[in-house]
Amino acid sequence: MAADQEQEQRRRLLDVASRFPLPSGCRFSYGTAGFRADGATMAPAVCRAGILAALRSVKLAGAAVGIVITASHNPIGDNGVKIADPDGGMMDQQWEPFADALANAPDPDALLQMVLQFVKDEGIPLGGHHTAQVLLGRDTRPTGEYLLDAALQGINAIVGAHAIDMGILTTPQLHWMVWSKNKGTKASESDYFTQLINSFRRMLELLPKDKGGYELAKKLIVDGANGIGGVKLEQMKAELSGLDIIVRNSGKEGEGILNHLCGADFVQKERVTPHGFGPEDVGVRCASLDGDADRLVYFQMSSSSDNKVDLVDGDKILSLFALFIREQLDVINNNGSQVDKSLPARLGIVQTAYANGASTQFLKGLGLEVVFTPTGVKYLHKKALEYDIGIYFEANGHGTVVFSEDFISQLESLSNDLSSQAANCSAQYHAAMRLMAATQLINQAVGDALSGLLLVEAILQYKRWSFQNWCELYSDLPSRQLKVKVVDRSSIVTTDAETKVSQPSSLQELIDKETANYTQGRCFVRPSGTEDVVRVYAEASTQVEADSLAKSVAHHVERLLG
Ligand SMILES: CC(=O)N[C@H]1[C@@H](OP(=O)(O)O)O[C@H](CO)[C@@H](O)[C@@H]1O
Ligand SMILES: [Mg+2]
Repeated sequence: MAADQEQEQRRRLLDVASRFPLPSGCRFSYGTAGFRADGATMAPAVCRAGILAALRSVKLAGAAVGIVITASHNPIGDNGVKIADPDGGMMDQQWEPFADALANAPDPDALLQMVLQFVKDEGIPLGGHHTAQVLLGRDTRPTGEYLLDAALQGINAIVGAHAIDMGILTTPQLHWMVWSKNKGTKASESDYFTQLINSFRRMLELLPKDKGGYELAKKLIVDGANGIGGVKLEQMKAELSGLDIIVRNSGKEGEGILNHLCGADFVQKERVTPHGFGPEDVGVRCASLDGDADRLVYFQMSSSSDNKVDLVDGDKILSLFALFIREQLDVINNNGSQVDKSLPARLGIVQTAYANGASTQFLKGLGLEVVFTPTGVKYLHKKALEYDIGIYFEANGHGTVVFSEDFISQLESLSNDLSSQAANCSAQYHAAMRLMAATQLINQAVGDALSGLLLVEAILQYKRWSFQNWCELYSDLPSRQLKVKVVDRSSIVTTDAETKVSQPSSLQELIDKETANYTQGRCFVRPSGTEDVVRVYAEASTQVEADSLAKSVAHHVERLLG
């Protein structure tokens, strides 16, 4: 870097750091999904995330990097920031220690030295020909605009960096935009809508015509968590043929508070209807998004006498996707085809320890390969990329299906071969086209409630399944999740994809001892990466037993660490 440019770079960093001093006693940690805290305290961390995102883009030869300002399903007063890598996925974990250090740099000088050292260690060509590009998106939280400004100031502190504010978006929209931009394909919000609407229409055009039987009701009520997902769905729904979508908790003025008594996290954890639903909705298929629309669950009220729901969580959405994809592959590969071509595909299912044990058993029973990672999409997505087709979901409803480039090009070539022959009305051709449409419909960058919802709807129509058919795929084992406040949650260290505690070792012995008392008992504890709590998860053959197992283990955690 030329001397005058270097001077300018130093000046800008010192300047921005002094504008956003770190309040004393504040400590940020990148966690499961970026930095999260009370929105009013987040500006220093968001500004520094801006610096980091710009550096990441320079390092990667000017490829677009993303910043999302959101705290997802957390209360409206919270906010957060996370960085998307050029492939649209979460930021490479190797940069997380630097993200932590930068966010906690105590003063401007320390921050400057830290950046200069990191730039040197990583060989980041500051001031070279690469400029940085950072796309920004935020959700509907009141602190969003203020934090956007902090992020912009951080980005602009890197010489040559260029920030593009994409506006108020769902988290997956921003990830999709980053992914598309770096692929050189159209990346605006209207391109996103067009891709979803067109691929959903294609899925419906490919429905088998002669199946008869159950016809899925068009009516679908969607709980938008009073967040951004409902707003976007309202924009898109008129163009979704074959569906009559009603959005509740839509985020409109006066309808309710973001994530308060509504949204996917609430419905999945409480198993009751969200705010705004009542006895008139009994028997209607309903879906629930979280505040930034990267989680999706389905539910239905079966009785008007209480507000309990039958829940279809991420595990069952995953199972539906797996069944559909496997079916298409089977048709393509085993169908005594007219074209002597097959489509070899390694299909992998990725879950976390929170997946209901009944779902894992169901998937394994289908002969599918099921693997586990620690909690957090950053782990699941990465693992899913190891397969030709990787399907991953967290039980809470965050997940997607990723197709390898190699698989997509083989699928394209197979479809071309089949379409140019008399085979183009064959079952094999239709299965290939359905898979092709699915690769377009389901977000390849990250879990996306809107694209996931459309794929679910298309598959239910394809299979001629009611909500009840889907729900009854298998019965969830009763489970219970508890949170325990302890002095220092980081004193718990886990292993084996978080299913075992390695420290303190006495805790694992106690968990094993308790679990042995229950039929089909399973229990694990781990420190949350987004909240200052230890989470306890327990499963057993009855709800009373699951509750009791969770409670006794929570008690041990409190006693040992409280
Ligand atoms: C049990 C649970 O639901 N944990 C959630 C939660 O992480 P924790 O590290 O458990 O706080 O938030 C993450 C980000 O949204 C999500 O990926 C994860 O699944
Ligand atoms: Mg979310």
